[in-house]
Amino acid sequence: MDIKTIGIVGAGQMGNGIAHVMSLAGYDVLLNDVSDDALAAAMDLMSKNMARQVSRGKITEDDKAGALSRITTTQTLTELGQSDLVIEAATEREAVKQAIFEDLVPHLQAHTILTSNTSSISITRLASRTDRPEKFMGFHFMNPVPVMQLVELIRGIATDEPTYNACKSVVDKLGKTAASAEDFPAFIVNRILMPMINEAVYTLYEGVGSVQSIDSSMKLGANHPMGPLELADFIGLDTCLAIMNVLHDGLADTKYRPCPLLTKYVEAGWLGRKTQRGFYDYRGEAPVPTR
Ligand SMILES: CC(=O)CC(=O)SCCNC(=O)CCNC(=O)[C@H](O)C(C)(C)COP(=O)(O)OP(=O)(O)OC[C@H]1O[C@@H](n2cnc3c(N)ncnc32)[C@H](O)[C@@H]1OP(=O)(O)O
Ligand SMILES: NC(=O)C1=CN([C@@H]2O[C@H](COP(=O)(O)OP(=O)(O)OC[C@H]3O[C@@H](n4cnc5c(N)ncnc54)[C@H](OP(=O)(O)O)[C@@H]3O)[C@@H](O)[C@H]2O)C=CC1
Repeated sequence: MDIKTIGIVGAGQMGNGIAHVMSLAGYDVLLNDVSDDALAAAMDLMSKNMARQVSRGKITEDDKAGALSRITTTQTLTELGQSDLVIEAATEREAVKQAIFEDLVPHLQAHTILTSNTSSISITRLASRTDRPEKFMGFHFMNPVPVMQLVELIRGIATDEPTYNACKSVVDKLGKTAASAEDFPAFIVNRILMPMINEAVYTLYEGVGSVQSIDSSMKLGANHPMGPLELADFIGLDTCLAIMNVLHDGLADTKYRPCPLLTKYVEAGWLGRKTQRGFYDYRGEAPVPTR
């Protein structure tokens, strides 16, 4: 199937990264969000991130101008009905995602493939509420999208081969690498990564180490590019908690229980970088640990 236009729902950190790489690869992009501010901020951030790529010789000024001109923003979800492929990248809450698909489905073309960038939620369950479970799958990018090489592709129980192959060819065109994961809670990357992050929060909660000593230990002792608490702030603590809850509920094993301290940070609205405060406070010149 020839995919030309890609609709993206949600212009947060993932939606903006996905729009960035898709437009640079030559796709026309329709970017939707409920908030006009989020759409404006996403365009601004893409322009800045592409300018940095120009300054480092990764892309040309023409590539940047062409890519930005291929992106149309809209607050009207139904305009995404013209897309050949839709990637939903809204907040990690099942009710939010279900409502988006419910509103969008009546406006789609018969051939449109629907996907979700969900970090953890059942693809089969999301697909079952649409009119096209065979044309539905998980299309899971990693953060930051322009930098990370992997895309997890997750088939729901009903996903057909043409749908999988069409999504795989988009990943190939982006120059990224696809990994196929079965549809079980949090798939591969987050099944492994998120319990590690949650354990780092328990390590903090139990006083085994401070924010700084935990992050330094994993950076210098295990060669991770970011410490687990710094990475949690980067992902978003609301997203981390949502993934742990999906693992806990879906696998019914106490080893996945979210750390109460992670819950408390989310209750405080301290969601990490996106709200300027999480395990670190980002409001000053340099990040300052909050514990
Ligand atoms: C939660 C989920 O569902 C799944 C997930 O995504 S889990 C999260 C997965 N991601 C990770 O684990 C990220 C771990 N961190 C890293 O790999 C690195 O710290 C990092 C790549 C983010 C930054 O690396 P760094 O060496 O410290 O920074 P820096 O040298 O400034 O940047 C490296 C490159 O990334 C780019 N970059 C950094 N942050 C970026 C961002 N937010 N957006 C776009 N580009 C970015 C830089 O421009 C630079 O690009 P070039 O190589 O083209 O010059
Ligand atoms: N953060 C990460 O590292 C990764 C996240 N993901 C997944 O990607 C998805 C998005 O995450 P992320 O970008 O981090 O989250 P963000 O919070 O940065 O962005 C989510 C965006 O979706 C918007 N939104 C909420 N409801 C709707 C709606 N009904 N219609 C359109 N837009 C809506 C939000 O608007 P508002 O703020 O106004 O509510 C916000 O702008 C989640 O499913 C997450 O699990 C996947 C890989 C990595």
